[in-house]
Amino acid sequence: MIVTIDGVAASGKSSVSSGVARALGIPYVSSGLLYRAATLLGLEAGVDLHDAPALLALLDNHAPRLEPLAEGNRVWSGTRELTDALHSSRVDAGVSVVAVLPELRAWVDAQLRALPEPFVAEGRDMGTNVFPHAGAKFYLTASPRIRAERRARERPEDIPAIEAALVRRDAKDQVQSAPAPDAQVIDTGPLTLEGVIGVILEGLGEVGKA
Ligand SMILES: Nc1ncnc2c1ncn2[C@@H]1O[C@H](COP(=O)(O)OP(=O)(O)OP(=O)(O)O)[C@@H](O)[C@H]1O
Ligand SMILES: Nc1ccn([C@@H]2O[C@H](COP(=O)(O)O)[C@@H](O)[C@H]2O)c(=O)n1
Repeated sequence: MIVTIDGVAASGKSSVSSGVARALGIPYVSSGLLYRAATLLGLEAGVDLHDAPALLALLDNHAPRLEPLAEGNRVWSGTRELTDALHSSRVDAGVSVVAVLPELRAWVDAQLRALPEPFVAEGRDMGTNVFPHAGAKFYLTASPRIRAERRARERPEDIPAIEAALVRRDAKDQVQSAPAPDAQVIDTGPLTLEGVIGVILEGLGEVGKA
């Protein structure tokens, strides 16, 4: 069984997926972390982020590996842990450039499709492109201001700057970010984290009964 949780930037995908995965006793996988790892390696190597062959060569050399722990995914390159470096504003600003490259999307998709079921998959196109046959699909939204207020608790920038960066990233990610027609769309704005997890677990109960 695969459950997909897609949504816009900072809509709560990772936190919600972790909670749902823990409740179900299965792993979750964050596809965004793989795009972020490719971006970080490109930035560190001084590679042009539009240059797909150069990025793929870096991925070949550094072989970033996703560790899909339910309490929080981690990413490794050999013995070096990349996880903490993947959520900087520099990576946020560059990742959408990398994510539009078809070669990079194919690389991420291949990593994800090689994983053994069951799992919760979160990202932008999990329910549409990568796992269209998933057993249950969800899509998270919230207003840019609410998302920025939440993110401001984790970042040094102020709320208007965070909001502007989120809106820019949403626009750049728009092509791959449409909800699947069969996804349940959840506005997380009025809900707590536990509330969103509860709505999804309830939705999964309904899927089980169908
Ligand atoms: N319903 C909610 N109520 C309050 N805070 C929330 C809720 N959902 C998520 N958060 C908080 O919002 C922040 C962003 O959540 P999270 O990192 O899970 O989003 P994301 O969609 O995975 O982000 P990104 O797209 O940047 O990877 C976190 O601090 C998280 O704890
Ligand atoms: N399925 C996906 C997942 C992510 N992306 C791109 O990666 C960026 C970071 O993802 P987060 O989930 O950590 O926000 C995101 O902004 C997209 O550019 C994607 O294209 N498809």
